[in-house]
Amino acid sequence: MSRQRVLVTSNEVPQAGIDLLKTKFDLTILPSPVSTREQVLQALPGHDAIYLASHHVVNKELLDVAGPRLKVVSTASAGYDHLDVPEIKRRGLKVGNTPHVLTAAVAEVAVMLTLSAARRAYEGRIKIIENKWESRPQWMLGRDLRGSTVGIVGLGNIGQAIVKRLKPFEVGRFIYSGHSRKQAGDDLGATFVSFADLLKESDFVIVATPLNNETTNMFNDNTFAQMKNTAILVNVGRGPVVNTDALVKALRNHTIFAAGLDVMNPEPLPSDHPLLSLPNAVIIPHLGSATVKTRSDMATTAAQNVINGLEGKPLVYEL
Ligand SMILES: O=CC(=O)O
Repeated sequence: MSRQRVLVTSNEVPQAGIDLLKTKFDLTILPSPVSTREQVLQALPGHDAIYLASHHVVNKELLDVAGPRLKVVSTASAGYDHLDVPEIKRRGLKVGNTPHVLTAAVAEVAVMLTLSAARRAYEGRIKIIENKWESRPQWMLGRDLRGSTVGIVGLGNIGQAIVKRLKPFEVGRFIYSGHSRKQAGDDLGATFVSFADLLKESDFVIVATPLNNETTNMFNDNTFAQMKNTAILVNVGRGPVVNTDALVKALRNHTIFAAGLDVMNPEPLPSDHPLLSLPNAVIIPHLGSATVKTRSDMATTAAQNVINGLEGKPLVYEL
């Protein structure tokens, strides 16, 4: 019997993942680091599984093009807002992602952005470059984590990992919002509050929620107006949770103090975007999981999802 065929959408998938897949299947590896949708659609027919190395949208169109042979969709990411999961499952396909293996890396980035935004790291660098270094006592003062109230929007795995990492900074109080109070929150000493109370009470608001209908544009003119004008917003979830125009306004008008962003809308952010002109916005280009080990772990997990799916076993992380 001929071997099953797996389409891999990038030629930069870490070797550990490729090696795993190669032992079992014939691979078609698209010849660019980030393939276009056209390349994917053209190559897909005749494959039993697709390994998504970046956020290709999997919808009816793609599934129709794939045809009946496709059995597994495996995304090398924790987020799956690019997948039409109900449609994939309706067609009887297995679909999996790679949570947990990137939790620590993303939480580390959240800590970095929290501190960088609070202590004006980007603005400080601009001052040096512009030859505006002053040494007066009231110059470039930031905000303390110590004694502060940190609000986590979405206390999932990543939100919990952020709380654990921020604790040694002697944070005064952790609060979180979401659907319901969680045992993990109790275990961490974090208090469940309404979203409105979180906005009102937090010195730091850290977004670690997935993107869905409920969370799209959750931060807008109205929500920024409810935050403290000393507050710092950090987003490591998904860009569209925050309305970008509203954020630009809030930062420019000092409705809030600063922001630290790993994700934003749009991505990639154009180099002339107004967000980049704001000294109180610390921005990195969606690097949450971008460490050598984490990307390798994501690749082996996504590969194992493919293997399990094609061998009729439960996926490691099944959606
Ligand atoms: O954003 C990164 C991921 O969802 O893995």
